[in-house]
Amino acid sequence: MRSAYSVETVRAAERELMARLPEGALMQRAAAGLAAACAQVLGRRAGRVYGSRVVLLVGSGDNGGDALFAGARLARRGAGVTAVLLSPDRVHGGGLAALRRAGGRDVSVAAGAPSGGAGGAGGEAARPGPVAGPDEAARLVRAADLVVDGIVGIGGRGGLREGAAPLAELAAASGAAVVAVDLPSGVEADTGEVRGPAVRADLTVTFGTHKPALLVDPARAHAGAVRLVDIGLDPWLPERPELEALQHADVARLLPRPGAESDKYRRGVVGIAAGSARYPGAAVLAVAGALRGGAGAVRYAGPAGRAVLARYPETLVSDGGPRRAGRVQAWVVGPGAGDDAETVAEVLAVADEARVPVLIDADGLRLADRDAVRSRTAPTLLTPHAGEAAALLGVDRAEVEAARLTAARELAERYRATVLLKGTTTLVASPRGDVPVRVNPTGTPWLATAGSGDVLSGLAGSLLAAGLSARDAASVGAYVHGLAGRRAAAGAPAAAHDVAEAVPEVWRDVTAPS
Ligand SMILES: NC(=O)C1=CN([C@@H]2O[C@H](COP(=O)(O)OP(=O)(O)OC[C@H]3O[C@@H](n4cnc5c(N)ncnc54)[C@H](OP(=O)(O)O)[C@@H]3O)[C@@H](O)[C@H]2O)[C@@H](O)CC1
Ligand SMILES: Nc1ncnc2c1ncn2[C@@H]1O[C@H](COP(=O)(O)OP(=O)(O)O)[C@@H](O)[C@H]1O
Ligand SMILES: [K+]
Repeated sequence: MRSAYSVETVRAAERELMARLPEGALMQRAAAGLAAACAQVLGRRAGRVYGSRVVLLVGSGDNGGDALFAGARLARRGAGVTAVLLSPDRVHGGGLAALRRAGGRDVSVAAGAPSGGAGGAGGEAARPGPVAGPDEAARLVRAADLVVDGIVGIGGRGGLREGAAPLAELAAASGAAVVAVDLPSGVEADTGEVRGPAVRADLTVTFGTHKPALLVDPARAHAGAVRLVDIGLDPWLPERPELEALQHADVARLLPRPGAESDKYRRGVVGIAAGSARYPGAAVLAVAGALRGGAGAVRYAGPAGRAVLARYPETLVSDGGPRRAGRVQAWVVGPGAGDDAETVAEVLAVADEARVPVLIDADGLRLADRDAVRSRTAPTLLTPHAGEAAALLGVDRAEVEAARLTAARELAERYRATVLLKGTTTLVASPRGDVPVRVNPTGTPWLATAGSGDVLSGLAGSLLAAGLSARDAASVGAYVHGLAGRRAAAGAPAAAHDVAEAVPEVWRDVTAPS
């Protein structure tokens, strides 16, 4: 399991750890890891560290201190290191002194000359270096092999400020590699929101633990690859993180496996109420997902029975609607439902009577009565994409995409349901506020193809029927679906039915002993 902790939790853990270490030791651990990562990047880009050109963008806090100490290490290995001080009067004094001792230089980009000695944090005071105008700073960035973003880390609030934003843009546009220290500056660490200009990094070197912004878009897209440097924080972090991402081993443990005693009913039966005369394909695709999700049988109740049977003769098709479909352990309703509110209401009623979980997707999200959903006693799983989530919340789609974590949590609370919010970062929020939100690490934009969501609802519904909790069914379903999307596409467009067909191979991979 990969975890991400909020800034408040990270700070509390750091306080505990720092109290047990000599002053500055933690920053040295961070800087050592950062310098090693930068040296690797330089090795790949410039062929070597010696003689390469490194520019440090240095803000007023400890994030800038990390960059300066790492810069000092690179300078000792022969790199030409220049620190561009964005707040020269509050720069980390110890870090600046270390850089200078190692032969690095520094320039200050203040509108006016710096006032007094540079000696913000870090004890040692140092006289400020020469002042560089914006043009000189831009020239340095353009000529760099590597730009290190030490503008701001977990202490950041809001987007980049004046002065830093143009340099970050130049860095992104230049041929230089950009390495962000702890977080790409300008993103909101706890939410993954990006409300103003922010650094775009090729690599983010983060310390102690992941922060939510490194796992959730749009911030995640600014981070590039992420490397975690161990600074000894783990013993001081609480058991419950803010976010967690399942890994292969977690999914392997959760995937259902038939035992010697199993029969098709004991493995769980999933009911699919999907499709309409206009959208029969949604029914076929949801069934395609369901057949590969571990349930022992798939019942289909709806108007697309003929199309379903033509493709999947193993489906138990009923013409009499959900009430007459026979017993199931979970229902999926909504894909391709059009305006059939009656079927959605019937599934909710039948599932309430039988006390079985319901997954509501697509049109079903619009058609389901909110109070009927809120008052359910068995689990409910809602699987909206950003547009559907926006409609349920009464906000613009762009707002959901900008604040995915907030939207998923809010929906889970309003509907008292588990919510799987699909898209660039798929999130699973639980109606219980006391468990971490799950984030799916396997997604791929190749999945953005018509009908792939229908496959996911069938797959996750099948996992529900096989006995997984709504939270596990959603996160395991998204994980397997993401990998199936990757496998089906393998660099070329794939259709939704290809994604369903790739599920068994992915399942075998995930459960194969390593
Ligand atoms: N603690 C530890 O044990 C360890 C911490 N470590 C490192 O320390 C980092 C945290 O350091 P930190 O607390 O000094 O905060 P930091 O992120 O440098 O920013 C605060 C400064 O930025 C400013 N500022 C705010 N917003 C801004 C913006 N949008 N644009 C520009 N400036 C902005 C703000 O100024 P103000 O708002 O007061 O004007 C304030 O002066 C952490 O991410 C990690 O890298 C590692 O060494 C490992 C050990
Ligand atoms: N940019 C993206 N990156 C990763 N996954 C994506 C992206 N866009 C869409 N997806 C995934 O593709 C699937 C599309 O589902 P959905 O929007 O419901 O499509 P449909 O209704 O056509 O079936 C979801 O699993 C979603 O998470
Ligand atoms: K940073």
